[in-house]
Amino acid sequence: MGYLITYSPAYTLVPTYECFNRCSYCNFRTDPRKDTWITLEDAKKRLLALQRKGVWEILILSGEVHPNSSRRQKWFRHIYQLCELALALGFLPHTNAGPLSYSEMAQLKEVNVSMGLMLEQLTPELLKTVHQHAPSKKPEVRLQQLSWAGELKIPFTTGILLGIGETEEDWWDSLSAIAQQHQTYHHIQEVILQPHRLGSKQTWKKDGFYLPDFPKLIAKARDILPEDIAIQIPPNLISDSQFLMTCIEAGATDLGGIGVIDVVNPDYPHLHPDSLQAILQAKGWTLQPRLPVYPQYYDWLSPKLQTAVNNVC
Ligand SMILES: O=c1nc2n(C[C@H](O)[C@H](O)[C@H](O)CO)c3cc(O)ccc3cc-2c(=O)[nH]1
Ligand SMILES: C[C@H]1O[C@@H](n2cnc3c(N)ncnc32)[C@H](O)[C@@H]1O
Ligand code: MET
Ligand code: SF4
Repeated sequence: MGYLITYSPAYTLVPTYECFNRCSYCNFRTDPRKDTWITLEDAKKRLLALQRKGVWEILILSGEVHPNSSRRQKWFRHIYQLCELALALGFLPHTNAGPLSYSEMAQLKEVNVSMGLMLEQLTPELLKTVHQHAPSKKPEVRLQQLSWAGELKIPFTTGILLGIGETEEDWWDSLSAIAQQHQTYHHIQEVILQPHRLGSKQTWKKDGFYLPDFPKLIAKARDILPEDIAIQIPPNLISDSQFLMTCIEAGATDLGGIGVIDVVNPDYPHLHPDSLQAILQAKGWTLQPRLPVYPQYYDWLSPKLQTAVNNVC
């Protein structure tokens, strides 16, 4: 198993950039009603252009409409339809649209091979700072999402955001909380360790995560998290290839979704997988594409989704 590192050839579809939260590190959001939602026709055009290009995962990543808004149902339906469209065109959807109601989550399970939501950090202290205007980021809301995903048997991706004002102790608490969820439901397929890097659109102007701490954090995450959980790091946020190797040697096993642009951090484009492969191969590692659902979870999927998985590989 050593010397293998995986990634998911992915394309990100954004239903809407509008979001009622205002996380101060966000480079993605626009104000509510200030964004025109992507149409199904436009999404179809984009997806048709991606067919037979080696892309398997469609990441549906969205800004959020408030749960009590009269527009919530329309927003949710739109996301559901985008997933259906991606499936119909032969792709495998993975949705991260922020916290969902139990019923919304259960419905999206029908049209997603896996889903995701970052825990961010477990400490409520961040509600006084970067998450002051982001009710979706309440730690108890996020933990409950992890439990619901487990109850519903949804293969799940979560993770922590680093360098947003948390302490070192907070990292271990957050990772332990994720480990505990997995011990109860066995549904966490991967944990993203996401360093915050400064982007050009965010309101918060502090420096991002102190990257020299990353290998130590990865090694300890490997210790805290059960072995069957993959550890994902984003290669575009780690500029130097030597340092990327150090992070991989510290225990990272996956490089996440790789597409042309990273819609969350458009200031940090991805290298082409061929270039990444060349860098890794020179150090004796092999970069291997994977699906957005890990093999140990195939039997959690409905027959329809299992067929979709069988048809791509
Ligand atoms: O599947 C996910 N991909 C996440 N990605 C990956 C990303 O959106 C795309 O998969 C790739 O960049 C390919 O376009 C992030 C990228 C960032 O720069 C910052 C944060 C994230 C967070 C997530 C995430 O929560 N879930
Ligand atoms: C989808 C996920 O993207 C992450 N996210 C949002 N903004 C940024 C940023 N500037 N840098 C890194 N990650 C970010 C959050 O962790 C969110 O949950
Ligand atoms: C750029 S964030 C997209 C997903 C969602 N709004 C969240 O923060 O969890
Ligand atoms: S990070 Fe997600 S929840 Fe926060 S403002 Fe951006 S889109 Fe909204």
